[in-house]
Amino acid sequence: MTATPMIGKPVADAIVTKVKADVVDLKERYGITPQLTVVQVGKDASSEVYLQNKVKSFAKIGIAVKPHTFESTVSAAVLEDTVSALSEDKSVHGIMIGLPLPLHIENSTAANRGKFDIFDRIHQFKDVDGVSRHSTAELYRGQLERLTFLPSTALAVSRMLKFYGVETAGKRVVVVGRNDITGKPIHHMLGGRMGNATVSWCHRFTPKETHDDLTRAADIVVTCVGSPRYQLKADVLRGGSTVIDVGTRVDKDGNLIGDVDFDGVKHVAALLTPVPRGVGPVTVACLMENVVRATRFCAGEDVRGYLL
Ligand SMILES: Nc1nc(=O)c2c([nH]1)NC[C@@H]1CN(c3ccc(C(=O)N[C@@H](CCC(=O)O)C(=O)O)cc3)C=[N+]21
Repeated sequence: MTATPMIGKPVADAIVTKVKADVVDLKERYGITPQLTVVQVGKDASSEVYLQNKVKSFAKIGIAVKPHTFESTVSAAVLEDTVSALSEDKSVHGIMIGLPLPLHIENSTAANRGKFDIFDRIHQFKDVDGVSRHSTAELYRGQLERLTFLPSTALAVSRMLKFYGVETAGKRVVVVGRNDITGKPIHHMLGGRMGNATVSWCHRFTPKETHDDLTRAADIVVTCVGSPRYQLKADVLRGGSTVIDVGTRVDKDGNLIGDVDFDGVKHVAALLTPVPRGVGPVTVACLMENVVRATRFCAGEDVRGYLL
């Protein structure tokens, strides 16, 4: 068997067409140009690729992206104050914090301020990555029709599944990884009322045998790892399954690579996303959609709820 590649472009194009019309409408109706501010701390290769792509592709459709860059030694307190100010600033519609953050901020403890304290300073109507206390609580509740923001990558995964006709209700799903913007929200989305699947959640503490048993039984596997220590191979998959590769990293030669052994898995899976050209471009389109959404909230419109 050779898997059908789940190419992101047609999915992204449909979203971008809608976003373009929205940008024109926002301009006509309120004279507003949507603006996303990206808080970037230090240098991370995959964030760098993402940021550069974003500035270019967003400008093309009339969304401004403003990077706010900090040294990797910056304190959480400084970032909290920065994000609070951006939340108050009427010219900023969306706020995104480039992840991962430096270790001293990622690993927040009871005593040390860290990433969650920063996320919580994002105004609920500007939280385009869906990471604040407000957004995460709504996702946990799982009422699609009330959501203020669904994280762009989770939204992208659901749009890909829909476009390629993959039903999730009643299916066995494995999500690998528990990152705040990928594995964690995707697992809640697919297992909750939005996906109605039975979801197993694997991560660094899952023994290899447990992971392999679960993926061998899965109808759908979503990998969100992005580490050279992890690769999903054909021998742990069920024939005819759907494989979504979210984990993107840049290897030492500067190539963008995913979590999945594409050339092996394509002989086993029925549907498979490539990297690049799979979920990545759809994530970018979904972020644009979320920035437009944030701009509508700022203009006083109540646009809660998502159409998947
Ligand atoms: N707060 C936050 N939110 C993010 O969503 C986020 C982040 N931080 N940090 C970094 C990662 C990385 N990421 C990518 C998304 C799309 C492509 C993408 O569009 N890739 C293209 C190829 C790009 C190229 O080849 O240059 C593709 O897959 O076809 C890449 C990387 C989002 N991230």
